[in-house]
Amino acid sequence: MAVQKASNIVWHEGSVSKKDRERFLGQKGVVVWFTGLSGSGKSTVAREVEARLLKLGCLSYVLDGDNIRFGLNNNLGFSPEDRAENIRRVSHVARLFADAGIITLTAFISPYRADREAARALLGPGEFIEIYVRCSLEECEKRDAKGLYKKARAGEIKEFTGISAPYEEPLSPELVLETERETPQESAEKVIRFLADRGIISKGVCRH
Ligand SMILES: Nc1ncnc2c1ncn2[C@@H]1O[C@H](COP(=O)(O)OS(=O)(=O)O)[C@@H](OP(=O)(O)O)[C@H]1O
Ligand SMILES: Nc1ncnc2c1ncn2[C@@H]1O[C@H](COP(=O)(O)OP(=O)(O)O)[C@@H](O)[C@H]1O
Repeated sequence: MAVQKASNIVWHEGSVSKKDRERFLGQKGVVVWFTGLSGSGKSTVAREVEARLLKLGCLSYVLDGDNIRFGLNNNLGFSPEDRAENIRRVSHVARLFADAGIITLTAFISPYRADREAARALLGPGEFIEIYVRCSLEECEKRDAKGLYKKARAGEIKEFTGISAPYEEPLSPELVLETERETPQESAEKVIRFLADRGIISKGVCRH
């Protein structure tokens, strides 16, 4: 866990608040945190939700594991410590996006409960929505879109989630998607309905 290294730093508040930005956009700034095994469908569903939100006039943005690891987190691997740091950085980025009023969709395996709970603790009540993208290891392995499970079984990838590294299931997620039984469209619809029911998108339609 990174500690505060800099001293003599002062937090500044602007005159425009998160509430002002939310009013401007006609939506709430939240973090929608998708978690699940590799290949469970996190990215697919997050992208589908993003596209649907755009059609409804809502601003959202997807932070995706693979993509973030090319840039901001390109110095991190897959040890428990590196995954914790990956999730710590991403959760702070997600909080900034949510503070900007954006519906922030994150798609990271985030296999450790403690890391996800630390991410939740950064947000206010109702602002962190944990979505368990549930899919059995067998099915993920069958999909193996990137061929990673095959490599992990062959011992070519160490510390692979579900094979040689743990995945701790969420204990009380806000929503569970069953991607073995649902289509990506059905899963995305469940997420949109949840956001509408919670008033995050007002009556399903945003300002723009
Ligand atoms: N060892 C190991 N374990 C798990 N996943 C691996 C590994 N090595 C590479 N990959 C690829 O990296 C993607 C997961 O990155 P994340 O940042 O989401 O992982 S984590 O949250 O820090 O655990 C994951 O992407 P998704 O399939 O989209 O989940 C894989 O493509
Ligand atoms: N209901 C579903 N939801 C999401 N993905 C699904 C579903 N059914 C099948 N798939 C397929 O499973 C794969 C999931 O890959 P991806 O979204 O990259 O997963 P992850 O981001 O969790 O690694 C895709 O090839 C997708 O087409």
